[in-house]
Amino acid sequence: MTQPTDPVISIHGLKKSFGDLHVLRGIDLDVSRGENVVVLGRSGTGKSVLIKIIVGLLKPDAGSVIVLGQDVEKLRDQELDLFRQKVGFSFQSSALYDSMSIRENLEFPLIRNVRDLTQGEIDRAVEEALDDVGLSQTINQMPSELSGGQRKRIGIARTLMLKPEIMLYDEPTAGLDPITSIEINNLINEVKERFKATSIIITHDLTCAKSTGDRVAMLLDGRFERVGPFEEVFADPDERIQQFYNYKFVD
Ligand SMILES: Nc1ncnc2c1ncn2[C@@H]1O[C@H](COP(=O)(O)OP(=O)(O)OP(=O)(O)O)[C@@H](O)[C@H]1O
Repeated sequence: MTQPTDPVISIHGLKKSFGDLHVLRGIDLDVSRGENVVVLGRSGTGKSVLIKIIVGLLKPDAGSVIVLGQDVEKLRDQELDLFRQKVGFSFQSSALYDSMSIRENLEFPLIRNVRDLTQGEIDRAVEEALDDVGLSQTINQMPSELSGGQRKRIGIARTLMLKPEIMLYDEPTAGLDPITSIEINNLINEVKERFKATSIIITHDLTCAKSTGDRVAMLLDGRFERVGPFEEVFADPDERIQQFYNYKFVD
């Protein structure tokens, strides 16, 4: 297999267990600059654990995780803070602050992380971010007044406020109807084009995987058993992969 050029995320021999539960058993993955890689896997296979290790929220038991040229495990305090500004994490729950307006939610990462900005600069950044996700009209609303899809978009806009080099999306379409899901998939692709961001997208939504992934990485039994373009991975006759692809409705 050809190696991706200029990897911004480079993971090798990564292992993580919780007691007797061996979740990640030897993960290898290189993600190139500007690439969207989708991590697919059934519930409980360790997708969120992997993302948490990439941002330094969990420590691996073995292996190396090099992100933007830095060994994540060795980052401390201020280095870790700076690193996390470059790596945006879009949570499954959107993670908006319910007591803050949309404007305040978007201002928050800037006020917390960037010094010496004028109110005018902050206002412009908020307006631009809302425009990016097509929700300018919600600026003075509260999160509870928005739909699930709108909250997801605002969550993504908030992550984009710090112009991260890497975006990590945890189940971006979970709980959304198919049409709203397509809008979120389009937004993920726009973020790639406009911000030249490198992204990892965790999902079990095959439509999301197909439309946003330059490559998909199939997590099976703690390893990436197949990594490649969507069609290539799902052309594999392996029963576990076909089972994932051909899941049936149960009535
Ligand atoms: N801090 C922790 N302590 C103990 N076990 C954990 C911890 N974090 C995760 N696990 C376990 O690791 C396994 C993988 O969890 P993870 O959340 O990564 O799954 P997932 O693939 O993201 O699932 P889903 O698609 O349902 O979100 C689960 O069995 C979970 O219970």
